[in-house]
Formats: sequence, C-alpha cells, structure tokens
Amino acid sequence: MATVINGKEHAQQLRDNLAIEVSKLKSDHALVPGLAVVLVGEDPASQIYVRNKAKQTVEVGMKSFEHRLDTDTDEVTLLDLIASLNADDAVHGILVQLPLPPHIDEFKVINAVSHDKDVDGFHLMNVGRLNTDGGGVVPCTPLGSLMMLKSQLGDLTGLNAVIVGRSNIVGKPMAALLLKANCTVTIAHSRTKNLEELCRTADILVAAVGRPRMIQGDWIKPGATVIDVGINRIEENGATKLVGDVDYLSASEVAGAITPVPGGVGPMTIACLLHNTVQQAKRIAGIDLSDQ
Ligand SMILES: Nc1nc2c(c(=O)[nH]1)N[C@@H](CN(C=O)c1ccc(C(=O)N[C@@H](CCC(=O)O)C(=O)O)cc1)CN2
Repeated sequence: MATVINGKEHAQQLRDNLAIEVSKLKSDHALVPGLAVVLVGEDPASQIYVRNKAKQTVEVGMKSFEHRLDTDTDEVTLLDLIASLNADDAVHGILVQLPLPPHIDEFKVINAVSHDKDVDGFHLMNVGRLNTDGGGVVPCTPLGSLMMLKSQLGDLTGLNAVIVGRSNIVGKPMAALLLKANCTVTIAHSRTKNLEELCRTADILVAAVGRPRMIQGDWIKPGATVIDVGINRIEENGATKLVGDVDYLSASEVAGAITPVPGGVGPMTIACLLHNTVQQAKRIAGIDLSDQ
C-alpha cells in the first residue's frame, strides 16, 4: 500500500514555522503582515475557504482583512476596492477568491492587484517571473504540491512528471515548478491521446482535471508518487462526499505515495497562502528574504 502524504501535517508544520517568523518580524522589525481576502458572492465552498484563510491568518499572528461583496457587485466597485487595498500600508497581501461571478472579468481583476501584493501568483508579472527567473510569487496549490513532493522524494532531478490538467492556477505553474526542479515534464489534458499510457510513464503524477476519480489504479506506474489536486463533491449512498481526481482505493494499491482528498493538497494551499503573504510583507518592507 502507498504511503499517505499527509497534507494536514505538512500544513501544520509550515504554519508553526510561519508563526515563529511572524513573531520575529514583529519584535525585530515592528512588522505585522496583513492579508486582505475579497469574496464576491455566496458560493458555499468559497465561503468555507475564505473563512479558513482568515482564521489561519490570525492564528499565525498576522492581520486579516475580510471583504465580502454581494453577488451582483459591479466590476468598477470591485476594482475600486482593490485600488484602496493596493494603497493600504497595513495590507501586504491581497487575494480575490475565485471563481468570480460571470459578469466580472477575472483577468482584469487579477491584474488590478499590485504584483507586489499578489499572494496568489496569478498576476502577469508573477506568471512571467515564474517562467523566466523564477523569482516571483508562486501559486499556492502548485507550491504546496512541490513542497510535499520534495519532502517525500528529495531531489526530483531526472524524474518523469506528468500533469493532467492545463489550468492557469494549477497545471501550468506546476509544470514550471517541476521543470525548475529538473524533472522531464509533460502536460496532458482532455484532448491528449493515449492518456492512460502516458500516465503510466510518470514517476510523478499530478491530477488536476476536476473529474471525480478519473485516474484509476491501472493508469499508475508501480511506486509512482501521486499528487491529487482534485476537490470534487459527489453524491454517494445518499450522502455528499469529497473525492479527488484519482480513484484513491485502486491508486493506493499501486502508487508508492499518494495525497488523500480531503487532507492532502487543500490544507497546503492555505498554508502556502500565508507563506506568500509573509514573503510579500518582507519584500515590501525591504527585509532580506533569507534574513529570518
Ligand atoms: N484566489 C484563489 N482562488 C481559488 C484558489 C486559490 O488558490 N486562489 N484555489 C481554489 C480553492 N482553494 C483556495 O482558495 C482551496 C480549496 C480547498 C482547500 C481545502 O483545504 N480543502 C480541504 C477540504 C475542504 C472542504 O471541505 O471543502 C481538503 O482538501 O482537505 C483549501 C483551499 C479555488 N479558488
């Protein structure tokens, strides 16, 4: 049976370290990192994520600013709020929870956040940096996935990585990170031919397609490390259940290590958001990033 990569434990460890770092920033630099989270609408899952983000921000000693706007909020109002957060010295990180209602232009909103306060790594400047000098802010889900992979496998050099899914939030930045870690990287998607065969070549398989239990155990190379990014709510035996993009039962009989859903990548996404906020606060304050 595969080793279970426990995202909750990894996230707790990261938050414990961040709490120490935040405490030092306060005592040595009088700096309290602040994170503003903006939620437009009432998507139930987004409400849970935003609540957890705010709670954990406070738990590590940072300031949390929550902005909840009605579903029918117009784009100009949202852009005005972002402009005021960009100008607010107490705010070092700004996150606009996705998805946004369809009448709002996501691209415009993401790029209205100052790239210095972007903690999602979605701003064009940070996307560009990840794909060139690697110096910008890295999107939280891929960053958390990479941290768990390195902790599980050590050096990733030369490993064959297959990412199923080509989203801007996960698939593409994950590919950039694995490439930087010296993996040989393939991005697969809904139009990929011989997907099962391709998956069987992977030493590292990252599933980020948003299709419940799509990847079966016999698609996995024996001993491979599987990162399941999917978070799908399904109805089963009259109850709502959370499952990944990987069929966990069959996959865990073949894989060497696997992240569960829930309790895998999800908790690390939020912990990495806190990490990115601390990084941005230090950058804005001109504190050497290797200093703490
Ligand atoms: N601005 C952003 N929007 C969204 C992002 C993002 O990184 N930035 N990612 C996702 C949602 N997301 C974070 O916002 C997120 C998803 C899941 C979890 C999580 O902890 N999941 C738990 C299960 C929780 C549940 O019951 O639903 C788990 O997997 O154990 C955290 C964050 C889309 N939007």
